[in-house]
Amino acid sequence: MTNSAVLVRGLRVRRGGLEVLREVGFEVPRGSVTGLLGPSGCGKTTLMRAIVGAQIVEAGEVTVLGLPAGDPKLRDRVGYATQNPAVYADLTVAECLRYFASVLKAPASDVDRVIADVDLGGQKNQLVGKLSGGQRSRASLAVALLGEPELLVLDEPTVGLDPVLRDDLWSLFGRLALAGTTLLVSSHVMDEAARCERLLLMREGIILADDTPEGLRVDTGKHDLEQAFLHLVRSREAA
Ligand SMILES: Nc1ncnc2c1ncn2[C@@H]1O[C@H](COP(=O)(O)OP(=O)(O)OP(=O)(O)O)[C@@H](O)[C@H]1O
Repeated sequence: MTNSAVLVRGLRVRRGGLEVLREVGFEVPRGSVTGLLGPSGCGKTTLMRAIVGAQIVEAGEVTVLGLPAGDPKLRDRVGYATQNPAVYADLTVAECLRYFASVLKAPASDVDRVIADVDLGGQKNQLVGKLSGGQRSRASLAVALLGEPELLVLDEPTVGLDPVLRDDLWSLFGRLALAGTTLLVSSHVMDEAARCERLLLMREGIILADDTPEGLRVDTGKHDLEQAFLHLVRSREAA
């Protein structure tokens, strides 16, 4: 049995006639925070969709917690927060979370826990439709945390948040990983890379690097992770 929460081999995906993922392969170790970083349009969302079983794939293998991606047994073991918050505008934050907790058969006590986790206590009784963009995406993140899933797949959860909230969320991700949860978190902001235990650097449908931040610094001779990423891109272009 593998110790990986996610195992991807030879994954190829086409969207709109374009090859969006090209022979992608990597593993995500259990109980870690792995960052999926790369520029807009490089294929991060497509890869996450393949992991949660929401993407038609052309070829390859995606195994999640020992089962094929999308297996019904994974439904309450994997939490997914998309970039477009999937929450109901005409419910309050608490009503919305109570609704999803009942659908997911998560304990009712989870509602207050996840509201505190994403720091929305002050907006608990506010209509979702009246939240700011950043608050709405945190409400969506709270839904993904219900039921304490073993794997969390979070698509750009910190977009639009101020530095303090971003820092709080990264601390939360670290605490969840320490407690045994596996997190795959996408971002196109390279300064978030240093908060991850492992990094998958992606560009144009290819994984350019699969390493720890330290390993990447040593390999490229660049301390700054953005510079390390640029170094990898240029070395590949020159090859
Ligand atoms: N519904 C779609 N139909 C056709 N092509 C699509 C569709 N969605 C995305 N694509 C294409 O797939 C490629 C990868 O998109 P994807 O959303 O996976 O990138 P991303 O790295 O998540 O970008 P971003 O950081 O901007 O969210 C892009 O070239 C995009 O144009």
